[in-house]
Amino acid sequence: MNDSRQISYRILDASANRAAEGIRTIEEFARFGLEDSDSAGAAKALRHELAAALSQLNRTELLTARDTDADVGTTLQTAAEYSRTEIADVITAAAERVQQSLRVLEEYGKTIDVEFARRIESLRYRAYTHHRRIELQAMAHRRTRRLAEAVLYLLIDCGSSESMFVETIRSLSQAGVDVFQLRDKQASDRELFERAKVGAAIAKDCDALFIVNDRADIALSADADGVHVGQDELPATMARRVLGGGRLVGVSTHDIAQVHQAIADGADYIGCGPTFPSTTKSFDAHAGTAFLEQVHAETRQTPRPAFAIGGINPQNLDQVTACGFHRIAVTAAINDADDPAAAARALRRRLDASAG
Ligand SMILES: Cc1ncc(COP(=O)(O)OP(=O)(O)O)c(N)n1
Ligand SMILES: Cc1ncsc1CCOP(=O)(O)O
Ligand SMILES: [Mg+2]
Repeated sequence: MNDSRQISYRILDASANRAAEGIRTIEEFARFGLEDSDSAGAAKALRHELAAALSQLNRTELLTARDTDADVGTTLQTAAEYSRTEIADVITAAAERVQQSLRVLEEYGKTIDVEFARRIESLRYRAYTHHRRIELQAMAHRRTRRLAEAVLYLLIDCGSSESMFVETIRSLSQAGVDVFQLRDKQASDRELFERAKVGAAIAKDCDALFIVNDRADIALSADADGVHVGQDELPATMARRVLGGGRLVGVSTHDIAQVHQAIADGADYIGCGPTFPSTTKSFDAHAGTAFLEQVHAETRQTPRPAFAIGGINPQNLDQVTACGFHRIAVTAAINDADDPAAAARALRRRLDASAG
């Protein structure tokens, strides 16, 4: 049986390694993923200060206490450890690991050297602040990356039940839908909120984006990826203020002045239309394909993902792609199809081919 000092040293050695590895994991993302020198510098400073604090401990005792072969914990793994497919999840797991390890260093450090424990405590508080920032950056990074590659955007309502709603998102994301927008003008706030909460979680799980139509408050409270606002709703700048940084704001545009304004207001993407008459929403006038051509020509200096919307279907899709638009937002073309998944797959295949 090990004596208690040796047990403390063994725990301190394992926790020090775990904390340093976690900090390094975060540092590499800040450096190579975000290319954010402030965040990378903060991680590096944490790592160096951890090393400085550890130098207060007796290194020989630390190494002597180490017995990795006999560590029963090395064979214990959770399913979650191998199911992380998203960088944001890697960062969250690393941040949790660092914080826990620092807490362990602090607690067992008290049995060896109180001054060491105090240094670790202050490091732990700094880590909380740094990790908050980097986790938010990692979430924002996922959203912008996913938006940049998105070509097929689908507007959905609340559906007849939560399980149908979930199944719709799962099957259609597999069929190639990149972005889901919850647009249901009949639903109560409570129903919108409940669906948005579930939809945002499922979409994240499926590596899709989930946007709420019109309502920045519901998007934020449901942890959705963003909000889509029209010309009659909150201005994009105010929607951004409600949502805070890191979430997406999309803006509907019907003429080129609105496009320039949306970009100036910091919209992450724009919807352009209505392109054709729609069975989902009726309009007195249509911006048509001439508008799409104009947007394509006039936003080359300030590119933003731009989704053509309004009455787009397999019969008129070529007219849209001929304008240089390879991203579309639809409702009826998928939701009203006999086989929505097949319809989504077919649209997706053609969009990918046209973006070539
Ligand atoms: C992607 C996308 N583009 C445009 C719209 C239309 O928004 P809006 O003009 O606010 O009309 P409603 O959807 O609120 O009726 C959209 N929803 N999505
Ligand atoms: C909400 C909205 N805004 C402009 S067109 C439109 C409806 C899009 O649906 P559909 O693809 O069925 O025309
Ligand atoms: Mg609207």
